[in-house]
Amino acid sequence: MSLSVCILPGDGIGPEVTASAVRVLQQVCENAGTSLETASQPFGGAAIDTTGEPLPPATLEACKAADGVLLGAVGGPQYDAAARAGAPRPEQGLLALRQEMGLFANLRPSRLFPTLEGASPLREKIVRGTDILVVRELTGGLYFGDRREGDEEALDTLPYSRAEIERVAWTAFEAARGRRGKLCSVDKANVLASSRLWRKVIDDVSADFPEVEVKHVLVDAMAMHLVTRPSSFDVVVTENLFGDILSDELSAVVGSIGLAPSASLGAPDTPGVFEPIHGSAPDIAGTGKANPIGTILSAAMLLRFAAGMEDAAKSIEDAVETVLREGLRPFDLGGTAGTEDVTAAILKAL
Ligand SMILES: NC(=O)c1ccc[n+]([C@@H]2O[C@H](COP(=O)([O-])OP(=O)(O)OC[C@H]3O[C@@H](n4cnc5c(N)ncnc54)[C@H](O)[C@@H]3O)[C@@H](O)[C@H]2O)c1
Ligand SMILES: CC(C)[C@H](C(=O)O)[C@@H](O)C(=O)O
Ligand SMILES: [Mg+2]
Repeated sequence: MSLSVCILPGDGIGPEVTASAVRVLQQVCENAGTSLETASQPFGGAAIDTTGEPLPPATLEACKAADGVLLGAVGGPQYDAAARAGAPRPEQGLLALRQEMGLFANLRPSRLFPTLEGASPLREKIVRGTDILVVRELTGGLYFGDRREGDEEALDTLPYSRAEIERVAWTAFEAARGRRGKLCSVDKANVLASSRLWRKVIDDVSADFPEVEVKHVLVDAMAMHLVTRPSSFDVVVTENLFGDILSDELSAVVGSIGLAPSASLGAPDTPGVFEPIHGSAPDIAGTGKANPIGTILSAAMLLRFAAGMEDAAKSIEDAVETVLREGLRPFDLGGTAGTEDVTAAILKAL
C-alpha cells in the first residue's frame, strides 16, 4: 500500500512540529509496510514571502491530489502591518484552503490522558474521564459571511443554510452513535436567528437518530459547563466561531493546547486536512520548546481517516500515552522536554 501526504509547514512553530510528525509517520508506515510519499508546499506567511499569496494555486493543487494534508500553523505579527495596508493575511490562506477543499466538518477530540489528571489546571475529580469530541462547522457562519471593513464602521455577518447545518449535524450524530450516544448542540438561540435555525435543523436531523440523546445548550453557559463538569459531555456540535473558542478552552481543561489534534473533513472522496488546533506560537518559535504532540496526534487522525490505517493510528496514540505515563512533560505541561525530546521519546516508544 502507498500513502501520499502533502505537508504544509506554514509559519512560526509550524515547520518544527510538522517535521516531528513526519518522522513519526515515516516510522509507523515503515512498521506497517506502507510506502509513504511526502512533499512540502509553501503556505501561509511562508508562501506570502515567496509568492505574494498565502495559498498559491500549486499548493492547492498538491493538496487536492494527495491522500491527506498535514498542516502546521500559519500567521505571525510580522504580517500585520502589510495586511493593514491591504496585503493578504496568512490566515486567509487557511480559510481559502478549507473552503476550496469543502472541509465542512472539523473534528477536535479532547480526551484526558489519565496520567495527566494532576496536570490539568482543574481539580482532578472534575476532569477525570473527560473525553469529548467537538464537531466544529468549518466552512460557514461568521468566517464566511458578508463582510465590510471601514475606518468608521465594520460589519461581519453569520449566515447558515439548512443544508450547511444538516451535513455537519449528520457527521456529529453519526459520531455520537459510534461513541456514548450523547450529543450536545451549542448555539445562541436566545439572540441569534442563525442559531434558531441551527436548533431547528438539529432537532429535525435527530428524528433519524432516535438512539442519540440530544441537548441544546447556550454557548455562554457551555463555556462554564466545560470547566465545571467536562466529563459529562460526549459529542458537542456547534457553529464555526463557537467551535473555535470552545475547543481551545477544552484543550486547556484536559492539559494544554499543545496536545490537541484535529481533522477537517469534507465529502467522502476529498482529502482531509489534519492539523493541531494551536497557532504558530510566535512567542516560542525557534526556541525548540514547541510541543509536537498535537501535530503527531493529527498525523494519527490522518492515518485513520485518510488511509483507514487504524492499527498504525492507534500505535501512535498508544506511544503518546506511554511517554506521558513514563513522566515526559513538554514545556506547556510545566516540564522541560523540548520538541526533539518529545519526538525522540515517541519514536522510541513506537
Ligand atoms: N490553524 C492555524 O494555523 C492557527 C490556529 C490558531 C492561531 N493561528 C495564528 O497563530 C498566530 C498566533 O496566535 P495565538 O498566539 O493567538 O495562538 P497560538 O495557539 O499560536 O498560541 C497561544 C499560546 O499557546 C502556546 N502554544 C501554542 N501551541 C503550542 C505548542 N505546540 N507547544 C507549546 N506551546 C504552544 C503559545 O506559545 C502561546 O503562548 C496568529 O497569527 C493566529 O492567527 C493559526
Ligand atoms: C487562524 C484561524 C483562522 C483559525 C480559525 O479560527 O479557524 C484557528 O484559530 C484555528 O482554530 O484553526
Ligand atoms: Mg482556533
